[in-house]
Amino acid sequence: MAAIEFDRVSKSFGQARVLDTFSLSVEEGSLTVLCGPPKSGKSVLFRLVVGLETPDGGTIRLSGRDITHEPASARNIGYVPQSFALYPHLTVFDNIGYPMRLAGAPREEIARRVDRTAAMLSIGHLLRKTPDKLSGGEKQRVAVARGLMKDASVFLFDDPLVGLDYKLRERLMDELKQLCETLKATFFYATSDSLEALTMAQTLVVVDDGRLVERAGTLKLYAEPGQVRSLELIGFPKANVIEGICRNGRIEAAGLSLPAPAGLADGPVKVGIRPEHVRLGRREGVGADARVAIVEHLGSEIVVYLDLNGHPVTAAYAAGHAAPPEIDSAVKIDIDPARAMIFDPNSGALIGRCAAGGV
Ligand SMILES: Nc1ncnc2c1ncn2[C@@H]1O[C@H](COP(=O)(O)OP(=O)(O)OP(=O)(O)O)[C@@H](O)[C@H]1O
Repeated sequence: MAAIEFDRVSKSFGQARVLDTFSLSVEEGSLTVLCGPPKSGKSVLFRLVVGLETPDGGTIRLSGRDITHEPASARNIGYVPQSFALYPHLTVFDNIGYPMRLAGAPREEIARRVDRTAAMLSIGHLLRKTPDKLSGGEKQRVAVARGLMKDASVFLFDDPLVGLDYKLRERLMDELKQLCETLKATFFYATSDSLEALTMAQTLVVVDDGRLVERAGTLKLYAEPGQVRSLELIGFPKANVIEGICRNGRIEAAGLSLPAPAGLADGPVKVGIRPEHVRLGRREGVGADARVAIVEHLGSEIVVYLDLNGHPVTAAYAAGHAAPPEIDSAVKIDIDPARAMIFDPNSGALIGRCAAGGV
């Protein structure tokens, strides 16, 4: 059974429609990550689940129970909001234990749970401190711990690691993944950072402008997105999407010429290529002419931003394999047709790959 179900949920604020007939099932016991650009409706979706907002239409179910109009207090969901506030006058212990104290739990029970949760998040040594003595990362852990204090089977995390440096985020991501397994709970996690989404998720849900774009297993969604918008939103550096045209079995796009997927009718298409699949000047005379605009050295990876006949194209490859090209130099780029994905320009749906037979 689905832990959380959105069935054609809509929500507007004044004239602005923030969620539009949004339907999604979040599997019980899964770590599902909702990823979308800022203002795509992620926080509103979470606020609807915990009961801080009411939808204008549609139904929300928790383990099959219709909770659409149930009061927030009856829902029993663990929640770490995006902008959390710790009580400055309370110790870390009292901040974490606050939801249980509010629910009238006995002191010993609170102490047992706070100690256990603090140990899980490696903040046991901070329990007597007040928030003003904590670093940003420590405060975030305390907020996560407080969200975990509910005796719930569903936990929502709204961008809980935003603003932290990458090392700390990596560590907390690992800890949260482990916690999801330990607690055997459903974790529904929102982020606008696609690397964080790829690192965390078992199931990835892409949302854009209040609409569900795609829901799929993480590896599948990266390797074979069903929608061009998923390709654009998931992955770093950002994937290349070039307008092209199919004519007589070939696709021409910004000077590239690729064999069309079998049976594709003539007409406009979108060509999607991940940066790691753009080959840079490997074979003499093969490929399209491009000019190097920017070269970024990211340690283990080199990212080259190119101008391909007026179209921006990004290439990424492992450092150490070849000397990076000079800025403003002319290079040849070519694409393995089996790596190029062809999308319908109107629906955005994947049509197939450029090798014979399609996907
Ligand atoms: N209470 C409200 N009143 C009016 N507009 C709102 C309200 N809450 C959210 N919105 C609007 O709804 C849209 C979606 O906001 P939401 O906070 O859900 O986005 P988000 O995807 O969580 O973004 P971010 O990644 O920046 O947190 C935004 O345009 C926001 O301004």
